Amino acid sequence: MVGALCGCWFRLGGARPLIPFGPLTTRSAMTSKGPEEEHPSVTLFRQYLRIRTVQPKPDYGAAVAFFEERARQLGLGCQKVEVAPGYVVTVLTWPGTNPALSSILLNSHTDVVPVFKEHWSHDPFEAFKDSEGYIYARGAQDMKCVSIQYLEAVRRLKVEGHRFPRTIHMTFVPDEEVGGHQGMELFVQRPEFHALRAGFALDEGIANPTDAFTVFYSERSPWWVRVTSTGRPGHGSLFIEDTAAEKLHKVVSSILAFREKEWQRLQSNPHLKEGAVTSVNLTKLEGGVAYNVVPATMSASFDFRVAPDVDFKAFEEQLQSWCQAAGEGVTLEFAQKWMHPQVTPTDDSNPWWAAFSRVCKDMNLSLEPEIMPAATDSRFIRAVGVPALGFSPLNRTPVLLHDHDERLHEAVFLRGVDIYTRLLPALASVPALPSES
Ligand SMILES: CSCC[C@H](NC=O)C(=O)O
Ligand SMILES: [Zn+2]
Ligand SMILES: [Zn+2]
Repeated sequence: MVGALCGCWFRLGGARPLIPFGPLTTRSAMTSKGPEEEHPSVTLFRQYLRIRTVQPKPDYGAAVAFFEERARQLGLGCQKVEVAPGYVVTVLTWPGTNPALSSILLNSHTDVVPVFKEHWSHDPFEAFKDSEGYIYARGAQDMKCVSIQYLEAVRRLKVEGHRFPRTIHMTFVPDEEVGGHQGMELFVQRPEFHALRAGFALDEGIANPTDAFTVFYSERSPWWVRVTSTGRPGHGSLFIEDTAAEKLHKVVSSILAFREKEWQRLQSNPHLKEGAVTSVNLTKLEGGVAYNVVPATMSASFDFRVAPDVDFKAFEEQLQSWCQAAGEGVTLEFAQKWMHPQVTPTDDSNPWWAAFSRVCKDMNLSLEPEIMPAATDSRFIRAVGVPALGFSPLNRTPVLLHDHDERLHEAVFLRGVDIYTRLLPALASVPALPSES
Protein backbone atom coordinates (compact mmCIF):
# COMPACT_ATOMS: atom_id res chain seq x y z
CA MET A 1 0.00 0.00 0.00
CA VAL A 2 1.20 3.50 -0.73
CA GLY A 3 -0.19 6.88 0.12
CA ALA A 4 -1.98 5.75 3.29
CA LEU A 5 -1.63 9.21 4.69
CA CYS A 6 -3.99 10.95 6.97
CA GLY A 7 -4.92 14.39 5.71
CA CYS A 8 -7.17 17.15 6.82
CA TRP A 9 -10.83 17.31 5.90
CA PHE A 10 -11.67 20.05 3.51
CA ARG A 11 -15.06 20.35 5.08
CA LEU A 12 -16.51 18.65 8.09
CA GLY A 13 -20.09 17.48 8.43
CA GLY A 14 -21.24 16.84 4.87
CA ALA A 15 -24.63 15.68 6.04
CA ARG A 16 -26.28 19.00 5.39
CA PRO A 17 -30.02 18.45 4.93
CA LEU A 18 -31.21 18.43 1.38
CA ILE A 19 -33.94 20.63 0.11
CA PRO A 20 -36.70 18.07 -0.32
CA PHE A 21 -38.25 17.92 -3.74
CA GLY A 22 -41.25 16.11 -5.04
CA PRO A 23 -42.10 15.70 -8.67
CA LEU A 24 -39.79 17.21 -11.26
CA THR A 25 -42.02 20.25 -11.61
CA THR A 26 -41.41 21.41 -8.07
CA ARG A 27 -37.70 21.34 -8.65
CA SER A 28 -37.71 24.46 -10.71
CA ALA A 29 -38.66 26.24 -7.52
CA MET A 30 -35.19 25.34 -6.24
CA THR A 31 -32.90 28.01 -7.44
CA SER A 32 -29.30 27.06 -7.76
CA LYS A 33 -26.99 28.76 -5.32
CA GLY A 34 -23.90 30.69 -6.22
CA PRO A 35 -20.58 28.82 -6.25
CA GLU A 36 -19.76 29.99 -2.73
CA GLU A 37 -22.87 28.22 -1.46
CA GLU A 38 -22.59 25.08 -3.47
CA HIS A 39 -22.52 21.84 -1.53
CA PRO A 40 -18.85 20.72 -1.41
CA SER A 41 -19.80 17.25 -2.69
CA VAL A 42 -21.27 18.88 -5.79
CA THR A 43 -18.16 21.01 -6.23
CA LEU A 44 -15.99 17.89 -6.04
CA PHE A 45 -18.26 16.11 -8.54
CA ARG A 46 -17.92 18.99 -10.97
CA GLN A 47 -14.14 19.02 -10.54
CA TYR A 48 -13.99 15.36 -11.48
CA LEU A 49 -16.30 15.89 -14.47
CA ARG A 50 -13.79 18.41 -15.84
CA ILE A 51 -11.06 15.77 -16.12
CA ARG A 52 -11.04 14.66 -19.75
CA THR A 53 -11.09 10.92 -19.39
CA VAL A 54 -12.84 10.68 -22.73
CA GLN A 55 -12.31 7.78 -25.09
CA PRO A 56 -10.42 7.11 -27.27
CA LYS A 57 -7.57 8.98 -25.47
CA PRO A 58 -8.59 9.36 -21.83
CA ASP A 59 -6.39 11.42 -19.52
CA TYR A 60 -6.04 8.60 -17.03
CA GLY A 61 -3.03 10.22 -15.36
CA ALA A 62 -5.17 13.14 -14.18
CA ALA A 63 -7.87 10.80 -12.87
CA VAL A 64 -5.36 8.71 -10.90
CA ALA A 65 -3.85 11.89 -9.41
CA PHE A 66 -7.36 13.06 -8.47
CA PHE A 67 -8.09 9.83 -6.56
CA GLU A 68 -4.67 9.80 -4.90
CA GLU A 69 -5.45 13.25 -3.59
CA ARG A 70 -8.84 12.05 -2.36
CA ALA A 71 -7.12 9.21 -0.50
CA ARG A 72 -4.72 11.68 1.08
CA GLN A 73 -7.52 14.01 2.17
CA LEU A 74 -9.70 11.21 3.50
CA GLY A 75 -6.94 9.23 5.19
CA LEU A 76 -7.59 6.14 3.10
CA GLY A 77 -5.13 3.55 1.88
CA CYS A 78 -4.24 4.01 -1.77
CA GLN A 79 -2.84 1.39 -4.09
CA LYS A 80 -2.14 1.70 -7.78
CA VAL A 81 -2.14 -1.42 -9.91
CA GLU A 82 -0.94 -1.07 -13.49
CA VAL A 83 -2.80 -3.88 -15.24
CA ALA A 84 -1.40 -2.96 -18.67
CA PRO A 85 1.04 -0.23 -19.71
CA GLY A 86 -0.71 3.07 -18.97
CA TYR A 87 -3.82 1.38 -17.51
CA VAL A 88 -3.88 1.89 -13.75
CA VAL A 89 -6.54 0.68 -11.34
CA THR A 90 -6.60 2.92 -8.26
CA VAL A 91 -7.81 1.25 -5.06
CA LEU A 92 -8.82 3.34 -2.03
CA THR A 93 -9.24 1.37 1.15
CA TRP A 94 -11.01 1.98 4.43
CA PRO A 95 -10.00 -0.94 6.66
CA GLY A 96 -12.68 -2.71 8.67
CA THR A 97 -12.39 -3.80 12.29
CA ASN A 98 -12.51 -7.53 11.49
CA PRO A 99 -9.93 -8.45 8.87
CA ALA A 100 -11.17 -12.05 8.88
CA LEU A 101 -14.28 -10.97 7.00
CA SER A 102 -14.49 -10.49 3.25
CA SER A 103 -14.67 -6.92 1.99
CA ILE A 104 -17.10 -4.68 0.15
CA LEU A 105 -15.96 -3.56 -3.29
CA LEU A 106 -17.32 -0.29 -4.66
CA ASN A 107 -16.36 -0.19 -8.31
CA SER A 108 -16.56 2.61 -10.83
CA HIS A 109 -14.93 3.23 -14.18
CA THR A 110 -13.13 6.47 -14.90
CA ASP A 111 -13.42 6.66 -18.68
CA VAL A 112 -16.35 8.25 -20.51
CA VAL A 113 -17.65 7.92 -24.06
CA PRO A 114 -16.96 10.54 -26.77
CA VAL A 115 -19.28 13.48 -27.46
CA PHE A 116 -20.76 15.20 -30.48
CA LYS A 117 -19.97 18.64 -29.14
CA GLU A 118 -22.18 20.45 -31.64
CA HIS A 119 -25.26 18.72 -30.19
CA TRP A 120 -24.61 19.86 -26.64
CA SER A 121 -26.17 22.94 -25.04
CA HIS A 122 -23.00 23.43 -22.94
CA ASP A 123 -19.38 22.32 -23.15
CA PRO A 124 -19.50 18.67 -22.02
CA PHE A 125 -16.26 19.02 -20.04
CA GLU A 126 -17.09 22.26 -18.26
CA ALA A 127 -19.62 20.74 -15.85
CA PHE A 128 -21.92 23.70 -16.35
CA LYS A 129 -24.72 23.97 -13.78
CA ASP A 130 -27.89 25.69 -14.91
CA SER A 131 -30.14 27.86 -12.78
CA GLU A 132 -32.27 24.85 -11.84
CA GLY A 133 -29.35 22.78 -10.62
CA TYR A 134 -28.80 20.45 -13.58
CA ILE A 135 -25.14 19.67 -14.17
CA TYR A 136 -24.32 19.07 -17.82
CA ALA A 137 -21.29 16.90 -18.52
CA ARG A 138 -20.15 13.72 -20.19
CA GLY A 139 -20.01 11.21 -17.34
CA ALA A 140 -22.61 13.04 -15.21
CA GLN A 141 -24.67 9.82 -15.19
CA ASP A 142 -22.14 7.29 -16.55
CA MET A 143 -20.59 7.09 -14.05
CA LYS A 144 -18.57 9.88 -12.48
CA CYS A 145 -21.51 10.63 -10.19
CA VAL A 146 -21.22 7.21 -8.58
CA SER A 147 -17.44 7.52 -7.99
CA ILE A 148 -17.95 10.76 -6.07
CA GLN A 149 -21.05 9.49 -4.28
CA TYR A 150 -19.00 6.54 -2.93
CA LEU A 151 -16.21 8.88 -1.81
CA GLU A 152 -18.53 11.38 -0.20
CA ALA A 153 -20.48 8.70 1.65
CA VAL A 154 -17.23 7.26 3.01
CA ARG A 155 -16.05 10.74 3.97
CA ARG A 156 -19.25 11.47 5.82
CA LEU A 157 -19.19 8.16 7.70
CA LYS A 158 -15.53 8.61 8.63
CA VAL A 159 -16.12 12.15 9.84
CA GLU A 160 -18.94 10.90 12.03
CA GLY A 161 -16.47 8.47 13.61
CA HIS A 162 -17.94 5.21 12.37
CA ARG A 163 -16.02 1.98 11.91
CA PHE A 164 -17.48 -1.18 10.40
CA PRO A 165 -16.44 -4.81 10.60
CA ARG A 166 -15.83 -5.21 6.87
CA THR A 167 -13.22 -3.36 4.86
CA ILE A 168 -14.50 -1.09 2.10
CA HIS A 169 -12.46 -0.86 -1.08
CA MET A 170 -13.20 1.64 -3.83
CA THR A 171 -11.77 0.67 -7.22
CA PHE A 172 -11.47 3.28 -9.96
CA VAL A 173 -10.84 1.42 -13.20
CA PRO A 174 -9.94 2.38 -16.78
CA ASP A 175 -11.21 1.09 -20.10
CA GLU A 176 -14.81 0.04 -19.30
CA GLU A 177 -16.37 1.95 -22.16
CA VAL A 178 -14.37 0.02 -24.72
CA GLY A 179 -14.88 -3.40 -23.15
CA GLY A 180 -12.78 -3.47 -19.98
CA HIS A 181 -10.15 -5.71 -21.56
CA GLN A 182 -7.37 -3.39 -20.35
CA GLY A 183 -9.16 -2.73 -17.10
CA MET A 184 -11.35 -4.91 -14.91
CA GLU A 185 -10.93 -8.02 -17.06
CA LEU A 186 -7.19 -8.03 -16.27
CA PHE A 187 -7.56 -6.74 -12.72
CA VAL A 188 -9.75 -9.63 -11.53
CA GLN A 189 -6.97 -12.02 -12.55
CA ARG A 190 -4.29 -10.22 -10.54
CA PRO A 191 -3.03 -11.18 -7.07
CA GLU A 192 -3.82 -7.61 -5.94
CA PHE A 193 -7.50 -8.24 -6.70
CA HIS A 194 -7.55 -11.51 -4.79
CA ALA A 195 -5.81 -9.79 -1.88
CA LEU A 196 -8.83 -7.46 -1.60
CA ARG A 197 -10.91 -10.53 -0.63
CA ALA A 198 -14.09 -9.02 -2.02
CA GLY A 199 -17.24 -10.69 -0.75
CA PHE A 200 -19.68 -8.41 -2.52
CA ALA A 201 -19.51 -5.62 -5.10
CA LEU A 202 -21.51 -2.62 -6.18
CA ASP A 203 -21.01 -1.25 -9.68
CA GLU A 204 -22.89 1.00 -12.08
CA GLY A 205 -26.56 0.86 -12.98
CA ILE A 206 -28.76 3.15 -15.08
CA ALA A 207 -30.90 6.12 -14.10
CA ASN A 208 -34.65 5.67 -13.72
CA PRO A 209 -37.03 8.45 -14.86
CA THR A 210 -39.67 7.44 -12.33
CA ASP A 211 -39.64 7.58 -8.58
CA ALA A 212 -38.14 4.07 -8.46
CA PHE A 213 -34.48 2.97 -8.61
CA THR A 214 -33.30 0.28 -11.00
CA VAL A 215 -30.94 -2.38 -9.68
CA PHE A 216 -29.23 -4.91 -11.95
CA TYR A 217 -28.57 -8.46 -10.79
CA SER A 218 -27.24 -9.88 -14.06
CA GLU A 219 -26.22 -8.80 -17.55
CA ARG A 220 -26.74 -9.80 -21.11
CA SER A 221 -23.61 -11.15 -22.78
CA PRO A 222 -22.12 -9.13 -25.63
CA TRP A 223 -21.46 -11.14 -28.78
CA TRP A 224 -20.05 -9.06 -31.59
CA VAL A 225 -20.28 -11.10 -34.75
CA ARG A 226 -18.91 -10.41 -38.20
CA VAL A 227 -20.39 -12.47 -41.01
CA THR A 228 -18.26 -12.63 -44.14
CA SER A 229 -19.72 -13.80 -47.40
CA THR A 230 -17.66 -14.76 -50.44
CA GLY A 231 -18.98 -15.34 -53.94
CA ARG A 232 -18.40 -14.93 -57.64
CA PRO A 233 -17.23 -11.50 -58.83
CA GLY A 234 -17.74 -9.94 -62.26
CA HIS A 235 -19.25 -7.14 -64.31
CA GLY A 236 -22.07 -5.20 -62.68
CA SER A 237 -24.25 -5.49 -65.77
CA LEU A 238 -24.59 -9.28 -65.66
CA PHE A 239 -26.78 -11.72 -63.75
CA ILE A 240 -23.90 -13.34 -61.90
CA GLU A 241 -24.79 -16.40 -59.86
CA ASP A 242 -23.73 -17.09 -56.31
CA THR A 243 -22.74 -13.54 -55.37
CA ALA A 244 -21.44 -12.56 -51.93
CA ALA A 245 -24.23 -9.98 -51.64
CA GLU A 246 -27.12 -12.43 -52.16
CA LYS A 247 -25.79 -14.80 -49.54
CA LEU A 248 -25.06 -12.01 -47.09
CA HIS A 249 -28.60 -10.74 -47.63
CA LYS A 250 -29.96 -14.15 -46.57
CA VAL A 251 -27.99 -14.10 -43.33
CA VAL A 252 -28.99 -10.51 -42.63
CA SER A 253 -32.65 -11.47 -43.20
CA SER A 254 -32.43 -14.46 -40.86
CA ILE A 255 -30.84 -12.37 -38.12
CA LEU A 256 -33.22 -9.43 -38.53
CA ALA A 257 -36.18 -11.86 -38.46
CA PHE A 258 -34.83 -13.18 -35.16
CA ARG A 259 -34.53 -9.56 -33.98
CA GLU A 260 -38.17 -8.94 -34.83
CA LYS A 261 -39.22 -12.09 -32.97
CA GLU A 262 -37.40 -11.03 -29.81
CA TRP A 263 -38.81 -7.50 -30.12
CA GLN A 264 -42.35 -8.90 -30.38
CA ARG A 265 -41.71 -11.16 -27.40
CA LEU A 266 -40.65 -8.13 -25.39
CA GLN A 267 -43.58 -6.02 -26.60
CA SER A 268 -46.22 -8.63 -25.93
CA ASN A 269 -45.19 -9.44 -22.37
CA PRO A 270 -45.40 -6.53 -19.93
CA HIS A 271 -43.48 -8.58 -17.35
CA LEU A 272 -40.40 -8.78 -19.57
CA LYS A 273 -37.83 -6.00 -19.38
CA GLU A 274 -35.34 -5.15 -22.13
CA GLY A 275 -32.51 -7.17 -20.56
CA ALA A 276 -34.55 -10.37 -20.44
CA VAL A 277 -34.67 -10.90 -24.21
CA THR A 278 -31.82 -11.15 -26.72
CA SER A 279 -31.25 -8.05 -28.82
CA VAL A 280 -29.32 -7.62 -32.03
CA ASN A 281 -28.47 -4.70 -34.27
CA LEU A 282 -26.82 -4.66 -37.66
CA THR A 283 -24.09 -2.13 -37.03
CA LYS A 284 -21.75 -2.32 -40.06
CA LEU A 285 -21.88 -3.28 -43.73
CA GLU A 286 -18.62 -3.49 -45.61
CA GLY A 287 -17.52 -4.42 -49.09
CA GLY A 288 -17.49 -3.33 -52.69
CA VAL A 289 -15.22 -1.03 -54.68
CA ALA A 290 -17.29 0.35 -57.58
CA TYR A 291 -20.87 0.49 -58.88
CA ASN A 292 -20.12 -1.82 -61.77
CA VAL A 293 -17.88 -4.38 -60.06
CA VAL A 294 -19.58 -7.28 -58.26
CA PRO A 295 -17.40 -7.83 -55.18
CA ALA A 296 -16.07 -11.24 -54.18
CA THR A 297 -16.40 -10.45 -50.47
CA MET A 298 -18.90 -8.56 -48.32
CA SER A 299 -19.44 -8.52 -44.61
CA ALA A 300 -22.03 -7.56 -42.02
CA SER A 301 -21.33 -6.88 -38.35
CA PHE A 302 -23.84 -7.42 -35.59
CA ASP A 303 -24.02 -6.40 -31.94
CA PHE A 304 -25.85 -9.22 -30.15
CA ARG A 305 -26.72 -8.97 -26.46
CA VAL A 306 -27.57 -12.48 -25.35
CA ALA A 307 -29.97 -12.89 -22.43
CA PRO A 308 -28.57 -14.87 -19.48
CA ASP A 309 -31.14 -17.70 -19.76
CA VAL A 310 -30.20 -18.55 -23.38
CA ASP A 311 -28.52 -21.89 -24.16
CA PHE A 312 -25.27 -20.40 -25.50
CA LYS A 313 -24.17 -23.53 -27.36
CA ALA A 314 -27.51 -23.87 -29.13
CA PHE A 315 -27.51 -20.16 -29.94
CA GLU A 316 -24.09 -20.33 -31.56
CA GLU A 317 -25.24 -23.36 -33.57
CA GLN A 318 -28.22 -21.32 -34.72
CA LEU A 319 -25.90 -18.56 -35.96
CA GLN A 320 -23.76 -21.12 -37.78
CA SER A 321 -26.82 -22.73 -39.38
CA TRP A 322 -28.08 -19.35 -40.68
CA CYS A 323 -24.68 -18.92 -42.35
CA GLN A 324 -24.74 -22.42 -43.81
CA ALA A 325 -28.30 -22.02 -45.07
CA ALA A 326 -27.20 -18.92 -47.02
CA GLY A 327 -24.83 -21.00 -49.16
CA GLU A 328 -21.17 -21.86 -49.63
CA GLY A 329 -18.47 -19.50 -48.43
CA VAL A 330 -20.33 -17.75 -45.61
CA THR A 331 -18.45 -17.70 -42.32
CA LEU A 332 -18.65 -15.90 -39.01
CA GLU A 333 -16.12 -14.64 -36.51
CA PHE A 334 -16.45 -13.14 -33.05
CA ALA A 335 -14.96 -9.82 -32.00
CA GLN A 336 -16.52 -10.19 -28.52
CA LYS A 337 -18.00 -13.35 -27.09
CA TRP A 338 -18.80 -13.32 -23.40
CA MET A 339 -19.58 -16.85 -22.24
CA HIS A 340 -19.96 -16.54 -18.47
CA PRO A 341 -23.29 -14.98 -17.55
CA GLN A 342 -23.91 -14.99 -13.83
CA VAL A 343 -26.92 -14.08 -11.77
CA THR A 344 -26.68 -12.52 -8.31
CA PRO A 345 -29.67 -13.82 -6.32
CA THR A 346 -32.25 -11.23 -5.33
CA ASP A 347 -33.86 -13.05 -2.46
CA ASP A 348 -33.08 -13.30 1.21
CA SER A 349 -30.94 -16.40 0.64
CA ASN A 350 -28.34 -13.83 -0.42
CA PRO A 351 -27.30 -11.90 2.71
CA TRP A 352 -25.91 -9.06 0.56
CA TRP A 353 -29.24 -8.62 -1.19
CA ALA A 354 -31.02 -8.86 2.17
CA ALA A 355 -28.87 -6.01 3.54
CA PHE A 356 -29.17 -3.91 0.37
CA SER A 357 -32.92 -4.28 0.01
CA ARG A 358 -33.53 -3.76 3.72
CA VAL A 359 -31.87 -0.35 3.59
CA CYS A 360 -33.90 0.59 0.52
CA LYS A 361 -37.06 -0.49 2.28
CA ASP A 362 -36.14 1.49 5.39
CA MET A 363 -35.53 4.55 3.21
CA ASN A 364 -38.80 4.02 1.32
CA LEU A 365 -36.97 3.55 -1.96
CA SER A 366 -38.73 1.34 -4.41
CA LEU A 367 -36.44 -0.99 -6.35
CA GLU A 368 -36.90 -2.42 -9.83
CA PRO A 369 -34.58 -5.42 -10.21
CA GLU A 370 -33.57 -6.00 -13.81
CA ILE A 371 -31.01 -7.56 -16.12
CA MET A 372 -28.53 -4.97 -17.45
CA PRO A 373 -29.11 -4.66 -21.21
CA ALA A 374 -25.52 -3.49 -21.86
CA ALA A 375 -22.20 -4.82 -20.59
CA THR A 376 -20.41 -3.44 -17.52
CA ASP A 377 -17.42 -4.47 -15.43
CA SER A 378 -19.84 -6.38 -13.20
CA ARG A 379 -19.59 -9.30 -15.59
CA PHE A 380 -15.90 -9.76 -14.78
CA ILE A 381 -16.54 -9.41 -11.05
CA ARG A 382 -19.40 -11.94 -11.05
CA ALA A 383 -17.40 -14.34 -13.24
CA VAL A 384 -14.73 -14.69 -10.52
CA GLY A 385 -17.43 -15.60 -8.01
CA VAL A 386 -18.11 -12.24 -6.37
CA PRO A 387 -21.83 -11.39 -6.24
CA ALA A 388 -22.48 -7.91 -7.61
CA LEU A 389 -25.33 -5.46 -8.04
CA GLY A 390 -25.41 -2.71 -10.65
CA PHE A 391 -26.81 0.36 -8.96
CA SER A 392 -26.60 4.05 -9.76
CA PRO A 393 -28.80 5.82 -7.20
CA LEU A 394 -30.44 8.09 -9.76
CA ASN A 395 -34.21 8.28 -9.83
CA ARG A 396 -36.45 10.95 -11.37
CA THR A 397 -33.73 11.28 -13.99
CA PRO A 398 -34.03 10.80 -17.76
CA VAL A 399 -31.73 8.10 -19.12
CA LEU A 400 -29.01 10.12 -20.86
CA LEU A 401 -25.94 7.91 -20.63
CA HIS A 402 -23.93 8.11 -23.88
CA ASP A 403 -26.43 10.74 -25.11
CA HIS A 404 -26.13 14.43 -25.95
CA ASP A 405 -26.68 16.79 -23.00
CA GLU A 406 -26.00 14.08 -20.42
CA ARG A 407 -26.91 15.76 -17.15
CA LEU A 408 -27.83 15.18 -13.55
CA HIS A 409 -29.64 17.32 -11.02
CA GLU A 410 -27.48 18.22 -8.03
CA ALA A 411 -30.26 17.25 -5.62
CA VAL A 412 -30.47 13.76 -7.15
CA PHE A 413 -26.70 13.48 -6.90
CA LEU A 414 -26.75 14.50 -3.21
CA ARG A 415 -29.61 12.15 -2.46
CA GLY A 416 -27.40 9.39 -3.87
CA VAL A 417 -24.71 10.28 -1.33
CA ASP A 418 -27.36 9.90 1.40
CA ILE A 419 -28.33 6.51 0.01
CA TYR A 420 -24.75 5.19 0.04
CA THR A 421 -24.33 6.64 3.51
CA ARG A 422 -27.05 4.22 4.59
CA LEU A 423 -26.05 1.31 2.35
CA LEU A 424 -22.38 1.16 3.31
CA PRO A 425 -22.86 0.64 7.06
CA ALA A 426 -25.36 -2.14 6.37
CA LEU A 427 -23.21 -3.91 3.79
CA ALA A 428 -20.00 -3.51 5.77
CA SER A 429 -21.75 -4.93 8.84
CA VAL A 430 -23.20 -8.08 7.27
CA PRO A 431 -22.39 -10.77 9.83
CA ALA A 432 -19.86 -13.48 9.04
CA LEU A 433 -21.10 -15.77 6.30
CA PRO A 434 -20.97 -19.55 6.79
CA SER A 435 -17.85 -19.56 4.59
CA GLU A 436 -16.19 -16.94 6.81
CA SER A 437 -16.62 -18.53 10.22
C1 LIG B 1 -18.69 -5.57 -25.34
S1 LIG B 1 -17.82 -4.57 -24.40
C2 LIG B 1 -18.63 -3.05 -24.55
C3 LIG B 1 -19.00 -2.48 -23.27
C4 LIG B 1 -19.98 -1.36 -23.38
N1 LIG B 1 -20.23 -0.84 -22.06
C5 LIG B 1 -20.91 0.30 -21.88
O1 LIG B 1 -21.54 0.88 -22.71
C6 LIG B 1 -21.26 -1.84 -24.07
O2 LIG B 1 -21.37 -1.65 -25.27
O3 LIG B 1 -22.13 -2.43 -23.42
ZN1 LIG C 1 -20.68 3.07 -17.47
ZN1 LIG D 1 -21.10 3.78 -20.66
